[in-house]
Order: sequence, then C-alpha cells, then structure tokens
Amino acid sequence: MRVIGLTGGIATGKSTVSNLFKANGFPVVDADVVARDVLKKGTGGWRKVVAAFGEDILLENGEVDRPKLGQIVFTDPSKRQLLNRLLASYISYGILWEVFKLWIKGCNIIILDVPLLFEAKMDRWTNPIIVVWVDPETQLKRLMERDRTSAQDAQNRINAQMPLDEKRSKADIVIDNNGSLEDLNENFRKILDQVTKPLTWTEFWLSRQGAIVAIVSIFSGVLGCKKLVARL
Ligand SMILES: CC(C)(COP(=O)(O)OP(=O)(O)OC[C@H]1O[C@@H](n2cnc3c(N)ncnc32)[C@H](O)[C@@H]1O)[C@@H](O)C(=O)NCCC(=O)NCCS
Ligand SMILES: Nc1ncnc2c1ncn2[C@@H]1O[C@H](COP(=O)(O)OP(=O)(O)OP(=O)(O)O)[C@@H](O)[C@H]1O
Repeated sequence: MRVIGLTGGIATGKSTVSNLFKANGFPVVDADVVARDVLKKGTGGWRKVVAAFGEDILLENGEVDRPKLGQIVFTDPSKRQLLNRLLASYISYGILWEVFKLWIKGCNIIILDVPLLFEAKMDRWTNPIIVVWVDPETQLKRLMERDRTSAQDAQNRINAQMPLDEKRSKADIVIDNNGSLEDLNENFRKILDQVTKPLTWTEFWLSRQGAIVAIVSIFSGVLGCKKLVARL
C-alpha cells in the first residue's frame, strides 16, 4: 500500500487537487472532514473543547459555532495550540481509521489530504509528499474570495500555518497552482504517472515507511529470539 501526502497552505488548492485524484478513481482521506467529525456534538473532542473554551462557543443546537471558534483560535496562538492539543489524537486516530478501512477494502494507493501534514508530523507516514503551492498574493486573494473574509482575517489564518515556502522546500513534488484551473489540470496530468508508479525496492527501503518496517521487523525478531532462548 502506498500513502501519498497532499498538503499546502490554506486555500492553495488542496481540495481542488484532491477532487482531481477522486475523479481519476483514487480514494482520498480528507483531514478537514475528520476534524469536523471529531468536533460533532456529543463526541469526546466536543466535550473536551466545550470544557476548555466554555459554552459560549456553542450554537443553540449544541453544535460548535465554527466561525466563532475560528475567530478565537486564529487570533490567539495560545488558544490555537490548546485546541490543537485537545483534538490532535482524535484527528490522528480518525485519519488512521479511515486509512485502515480503505486498506481493508484493498486500496493500494491512498491520498492523504492534510493541511497540517508537516505541523502534525504526519509526513513520516506518506511518500511521496505533494505540496500545492501558490504565491502569497494569490493565496490571500483566493482565501478572501472563497471565505468572503477580510484581508486581516485571511492573513491571520495564513499566519497560523508553517510558511508555505518552508512546506515547499520539504516537498517531493510541488504543484504550482498560480495559473488557471486548466493549467492546474495539465500540471496534475504531468505528476500523475510520477506519483502512482510503484516504489522500487531500493526506494522503499530508503523511505521512512521502509525504515519503520525494518525497525519493527528487527525489533520483533529480537523479541522472538529472546523468547526462544528463554524457553531453551
Ligand atoms: C477552528 C475551526 C473550528 C474553524 O472551522 P472552519 O469551519 O472555519 O474551518 P475549517 O475547519 O474548514 O478549516 C479550514 C482551513 O483552516 C486551516 N486550519 C484549520 N485548523 C487549523 C489549525 N489548528 N491551525 C492552522 N490552520 C488550521 C486548514 O488549512 C483548513 O483547511 C476548525 O478549523 C478546527 O476545528 N480546527 C482544529 C482542527 C484542525 O487542526 N484541523 C485541521 C486538520 S489537519
Ligand atoms: N487554479 C485555480 N484558479 C482559480 N481558482 C482556484 C484555482 N485553484 C483553486 N482555486 C480556488 O481557490 C479556492 C481555494 O481552493 P481550495 O478550496 O481547493 O483550497 P484548499 O487548499 O483545499 O483550502 P483549505 O486549506 O481551506 O482546505 C477555492 O475557491 C478554489 O475554487
């Protein structure tokens, strides 16, 4: 199984690219959808967040008022860190569960669309990592247009993430999304073969996934030997 990481900054076009993957028959796990599920009324995440932020962040129906909570956490880094801490494990397990279900179904290639892939250190589970990149002006403009928000609000959200150029430097593949949607389609076609071709054995063992498999195998081998020796 191969898990491909898809990330970038807010409003750089990850969902647009993940829709292209879906249209080409690839299963996508969307971290934003998982993050929404773990904050639904009555869940463990919801209880923790309400206990920490108070009932003021709730709508009349008891669901979290997302724009209101967003307003709080995107203007106050300490509140954002608190929210991240409260939800991190729910989101990670939720993502792993979605990947597991697709694996059980027999999917060989899974796309993991995670805005905070590097920040949450989930990059170690994915190979290759695709970063969807745009220049700062385009990012701000598209975010303001999509969310109908002010420049200040949009900039606060952008500043809440690792700088996009840093993400770009960590990418295996960069999709430049500064052009039109037609340009994006063309760029996507160019990378499709590259990302979906199976890893060679050398590439696999040199990847982090390969290293993890190797460490786990060695560790279980050592444990097995110890047990055997103890029996003798
Ligand atoms: C603060 C919340 C309630 C705002 O909800 P809202 O519906 O307005 O935004 P939405 O969830 O659709 O997120 C939009 C984008 O904001 C960015 N974003 C979301 N959370 C964060 C965060 N904690 N730090 C930085 N950027 C974030 C992502 O790029 C995301 O794609 C929500 O974003 C949230 O619960 N965030 C914490 C969970 C999280 O880390 N989500 C990211 C998934 S990895
Ligand atoms: N090449 C493009 N040309 C014009 N508009 C685009 C292009 N690519 C994406 N957009 C638009 O930019 C906005 C942001 O794109 P999208 O929602 O895919 O970003 P995202 O990275 O998934 O954002 P988020 O981090 O908030 O989930 C959307 O309104 C989308 O329609």
